[in-house]
Amino acid sequence: MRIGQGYDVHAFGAGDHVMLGGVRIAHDQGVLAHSDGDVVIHALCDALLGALALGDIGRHFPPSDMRWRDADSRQFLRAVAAMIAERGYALGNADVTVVCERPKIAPHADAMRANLAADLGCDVGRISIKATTSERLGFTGRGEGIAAQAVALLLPAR
Ligand SMILES: Nc1ccn([C@@H]2O[C@H](COP(=O)(O)O)[C@@H](O)[C@H]2O)c(=O)n1
Ligand SMILES: C[C@@]1(CO)OP(=O)(O)OP(=O)(O)OC[C@H]1O
Repeated sequence: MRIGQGYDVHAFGAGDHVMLGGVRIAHDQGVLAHSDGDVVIHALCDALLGALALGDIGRHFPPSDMRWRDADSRQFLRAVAAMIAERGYALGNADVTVVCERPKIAPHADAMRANLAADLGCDVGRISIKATTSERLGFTGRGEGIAAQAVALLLPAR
């Protein structure tokens, strides 16, 4: 059994949507990022890579690599899923918390869970998405950016 945790932040910038858990959410701002800036998937990838002691997302998909410019972050998660399977593990469960004042996450949580479960090849019941504001405190509270934290447990595949 192996456990990992991940954390990611992106600043808000010009735009009309954010990508979270592979779901496009209409918003009055976008995020500044090399890829699509999906903090849910980036934090989850880091949790899974951490559980495997394989470094972090930037090691596998460097921001200096133009292949990842505006990339759909779901491809990172599918690549990490392959690494998990190659090493003889399967996802036990994963739990992600999104921190932002806006947008509202709850109406989109089940769609995110379905995307993540599809990419990881697991039952949706193994994936949890939660959200909280930071009560207007700090950079998330001022609406300057969005953060996500994730934990993941890997189990031997059989
Ligand atoms: N961006 C967010 C933030 C919160 N929620 C939901 O609202 C609940 C209350 O948030 P508090 O920060 O006041 O505790 C929270 O439990 C979430 O269900 C959300 O959907 N999107
Ligand atoms: C996702 C990657 C891809 O180059 O870039 P960003 O979208 O900037 O995201 P971040 O979480 O800052 O860094 C990780 C990178 O792997």
